[in-house]
Amino acid sequence: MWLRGVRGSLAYLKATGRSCRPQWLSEACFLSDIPSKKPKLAPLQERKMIDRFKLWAKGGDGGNGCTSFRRSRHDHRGIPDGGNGGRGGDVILECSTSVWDLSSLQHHINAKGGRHGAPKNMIGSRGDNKVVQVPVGTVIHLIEGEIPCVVEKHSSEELYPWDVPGSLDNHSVEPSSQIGSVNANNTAASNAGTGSGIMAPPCSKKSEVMDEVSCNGMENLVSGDDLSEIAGEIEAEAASDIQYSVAELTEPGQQVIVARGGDGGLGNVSLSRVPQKRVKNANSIDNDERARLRIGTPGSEAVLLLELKSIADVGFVGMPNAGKSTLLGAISRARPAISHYAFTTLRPNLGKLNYEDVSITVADIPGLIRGAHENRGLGHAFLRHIERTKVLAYVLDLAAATDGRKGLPPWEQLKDLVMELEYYREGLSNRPSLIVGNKIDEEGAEQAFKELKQRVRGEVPMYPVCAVLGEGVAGIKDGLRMLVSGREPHARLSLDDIVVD
Ligand SMILES: Nc1nc2c(ncn2[C@@H]2O[C@H](COP(=O)(O)OP(=O)(O)OP(=O)(O)O)[C@@H](O)[C@H]2O)c(=O)[nH]1
Repeated sequence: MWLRGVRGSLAYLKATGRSCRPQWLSEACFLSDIPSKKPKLAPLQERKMIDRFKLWAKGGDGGNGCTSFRRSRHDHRGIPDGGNGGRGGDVILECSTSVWDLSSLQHHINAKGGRHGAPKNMIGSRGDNKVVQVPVGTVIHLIEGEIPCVVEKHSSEELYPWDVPGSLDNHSVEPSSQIGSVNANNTAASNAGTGSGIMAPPCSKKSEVMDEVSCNGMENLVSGDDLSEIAGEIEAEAASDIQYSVAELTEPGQQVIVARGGDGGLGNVSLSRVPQKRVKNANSIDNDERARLRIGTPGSEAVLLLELKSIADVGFVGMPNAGKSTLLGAISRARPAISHYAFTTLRPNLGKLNYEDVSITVADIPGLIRGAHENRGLGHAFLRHIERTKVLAYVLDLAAATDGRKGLPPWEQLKDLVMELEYYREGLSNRPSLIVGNKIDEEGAEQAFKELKQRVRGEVPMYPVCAVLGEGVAGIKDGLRMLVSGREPHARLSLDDIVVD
């Protein structure tokens, strides 16, 4: 009744356009110096991309089984009717296009525990899974804990609807027949021994891990040979902690369980039905054993390092101060930090180019210098972001060596950039490319651009631009679109095409 009254008043206020805020409160807010509440997150363009993240995940604990007896006037001893505890929820990482970096994650993620069993053979409900969305291109490295496994969307097994979670029979006969569509190969081994979900010691060899995960249907696995390579990409201190590189999420919707929920404990109904093959004589289970089986097992824990290899359509590659961020701002609505000193960009910035029918993502990769592949400058941490780009745009500073400046002429910048990419990974520069000659407004830049055209052979398109004033950027937008669409054959840049003194 009261609620109906409040609802009615709110509807009236809404209809008449009046505010339900008291007058004094509105005035106080108006007069106050305190700024009105800001949105929690800054707009996308103002945020720095978080591309590496340490995560502690814990599955929910299993609920305890219940000990209860249904007694009647004629049966004083009673019949056991205590239900099993529910399974704890899993922590699941889901690949999604709705997040673009790892900044929205929390370091500690816990799934819900299962509910305890209850009398009248009532099974405790399963703890809720915690599903965390990660961007496309996330690589999962295991630092500590159990090996993650993939979630299969379609179970190959016919599930028997009356299978009781946590009962000994289920585990001993068919571990994957637990309620839910999660393939439980990882826990199969662990459950088989005790039937109560006590985890087996984790595998100790890389190959063992990869085999086990591939059994689970993971398609985009990082192959054993790649492991050391990938570990080498990660900064030294983090790499030393990494046990395994487990998986790479590249398809939206892919899910990986990183921490499993514990199994529910057994109620006394299930305990009274312990099969003979497990325990020679059911009556021989002593009280300690009973108590142990009754208690739900704790959820597994894992410490992971998530690493993002961004998937952008276009990567801007250039020396520090070449004007990459300025150009990104000129062609898209991104507003990256711009300054006249080198290494203003410390993490890749992403921008979106919107066309009538499509949109293209552009990543501004922090400045590369000679020796970047050996970790000079900002190091090779950002070179991995280039791996997934379809198209490369080399941004060159046409004025770096003009007017007495001590920088490298544009053709040398270009050669260095291509060489750094190739040193990092052979073939990395072998993709459709274009060249942007920036700062054409500067003294001597036009002459430098003419010479650049003579020194770079082949068909790679070149655009002279002034990114600060936005001159010539329309041509780049068209050029990028053509290259990304891949409709026409595109020239690629090779080291032999660049002539330097
Ligand atoms: N004259 C002139 N200056 C430019 C132009 N584009 C960029 N600049 C200047 O060049 C400097 C560097 O620009 P940024 O966009 O920060 O360069 P960056 O390549 O992103 O640099 P890092 O962050 O070090 O990688 C800034 O002072 C810009 O104002 C241009 O077309 N003409």
